[in-house]
Amino acid sequence: MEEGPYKYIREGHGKISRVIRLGTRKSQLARIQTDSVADKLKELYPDVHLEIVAMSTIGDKILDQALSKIGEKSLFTKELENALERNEVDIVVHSLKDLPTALPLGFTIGAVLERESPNDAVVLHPKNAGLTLDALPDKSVIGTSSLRRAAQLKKRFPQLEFENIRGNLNTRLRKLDEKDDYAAIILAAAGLKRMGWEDRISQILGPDDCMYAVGQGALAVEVRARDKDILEMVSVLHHPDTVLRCIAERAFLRHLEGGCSVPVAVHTEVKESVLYLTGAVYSLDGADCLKETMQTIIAPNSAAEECVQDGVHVGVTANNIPASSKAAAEKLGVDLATLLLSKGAKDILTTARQLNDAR
Ligand SMILES: NCc1[nH]cc(CCC(=O)O)c1CC(=O)O
Repeated sequence: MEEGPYKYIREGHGKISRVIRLGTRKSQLARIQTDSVADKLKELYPDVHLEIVAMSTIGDKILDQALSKIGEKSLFTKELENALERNEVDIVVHSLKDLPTALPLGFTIGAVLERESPNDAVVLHPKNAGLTLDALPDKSVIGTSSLRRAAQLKKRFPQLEFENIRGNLNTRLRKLDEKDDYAAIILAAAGLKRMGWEDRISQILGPDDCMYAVGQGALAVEVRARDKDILEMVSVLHHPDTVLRCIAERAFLRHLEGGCSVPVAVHTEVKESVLYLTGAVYSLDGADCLKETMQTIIAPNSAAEECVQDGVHVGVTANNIPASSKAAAEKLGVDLATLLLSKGAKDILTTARQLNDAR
């Protein structure tokens, strides 16, 4: 990568400072998420000059197809990475869920922030206010384009029907409210909360109803791998438990060779120095399911050491998370994927992929 057009400002007294630029998609959720990271950085480093640069990505432009059909998981991330590569931005904030499990060479996740609720939520058409999925009339249509959500919910609620719904959160909520096409839609609780729409959540889906997507509810900060200053700066944002859970989840998906176009779901927990990972793969109708749980011991929660000297932040890297714990989390994900593969996960995923492509 070349040294490119970093941005600098003159601060008076001849002092010249680099402006740290945060790249974001233009959707309201992406902006809210990026603003929240900028606010945290501003609080930790009051003297740093931050600027937010918004751009639209291919994923935002193709609105008429289900994401599982377009395939590519990097749809939402590629253009932002191009901007990182050209040094036009220094930091990109993503929903971790949207980040491929293997990043292109030269990029790295500098921080994973404390996870919001990872669960999915039911948002009802206003005419159904007060109901739950159980209580909706037979053949009610539920909007979701996620193969993972549809597979699990079809199994659990066979009396309901499922149809695609696309667009960003604003669009989907508008499609729900303004038309009569859907009785309810399923969305990530985290996104709804960040948008300030928590009051639209009528039901949170627990693990027996619908396990969540790898990385759901967590924000990731992507940076250039060689940019040590920025890496150190953002690493204070790391949340140890979230990091370990997401390392395990992403290792699981990577080893399954999943991606966003397959029905794979997870559930993780950290309790008393033990990390638990439940992972599952489903056929498109949810009838075939492989689901297992494994666990590993991790080091006691070493709450982020405040690396402050004389009131100045001297930086922390992810060293507040023991390397042995990160390795154990990674191994847990790989081991669980290996177990599911030995039971036939590959066949289920291959068939699901083929059927979905043929639809
Ligand atoms: N697929 C798009 C997407 N990516 C991240 C979120 C929600 C926020 C998060 O999971 O962190 C959403 C919307 C949704 O799935 O309802």
